[in-house]
Amino acid sequence: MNVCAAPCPVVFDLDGTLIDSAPDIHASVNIALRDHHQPLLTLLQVRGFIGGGVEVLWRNIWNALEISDSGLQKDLMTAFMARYEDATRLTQLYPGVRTALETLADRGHPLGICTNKPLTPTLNVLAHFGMDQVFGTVIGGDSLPQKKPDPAPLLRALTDLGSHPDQPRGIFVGDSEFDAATAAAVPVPLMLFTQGYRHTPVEDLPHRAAFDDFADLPALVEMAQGV
Ligand SMILES: O=C(O)COP(=O)(O)O
Ligand SMILES: [Mg+2]
Repeated sequence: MNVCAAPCPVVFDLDGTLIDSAPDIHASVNIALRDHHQPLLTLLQVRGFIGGGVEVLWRNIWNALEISDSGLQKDLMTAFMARYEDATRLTQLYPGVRTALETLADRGHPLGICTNKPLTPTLNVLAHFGMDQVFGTVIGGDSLPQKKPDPAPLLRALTDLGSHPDQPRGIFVGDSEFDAATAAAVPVPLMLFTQGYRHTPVEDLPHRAAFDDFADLPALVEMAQGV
């Protein structure tokens, strides 16, 4: 699979990979729950529900709190989205992200985002960090009918960055089970960031390389593309 002659596209997951957004997602969830007189959740609980997008997040919350009233479910999600769309105050870039992206861009790698986070909060958080010009393509969880782990969003990101649709070339950088399954389905190599929201031990997820410090990523990318 996948050796690029030119600097190959590098596509990034967002939540738990470039940004630690769990505190903002947690706060947005709890504001919605509190406003609807429901029990609140811990950061650790909410963190464990992130990765599959907003619908998966809320399905997990409804299960955890045994909420089966569909009217209440809808109201909770609407209240959540109202705060989540612009929720950046508690979110941080992981250390070394900015420098790693600059290094990869300077080396000529086209860069993209493939996230299950909806597009509006994705674009807002990228703008918040002054990173709206860094990525050649941004695919959100609602950009296509399919979400990760379906390969379609990552394939779209790669082709937007110049990869041929019949012969996907590039590298995916992500933190979760969803990302590992997506990379394997395309297939492209996965660089697994180990400080995100994964549940599964690193050794049980298919990946080309794992890293816990973004300072190591540029060298791993060069190794993976055989340069
Ligand atoms: O918002 C989510 O649930 C997941 O987002 P991610 O795909 O960027 O990890
Ligand atoms: Mg993620």
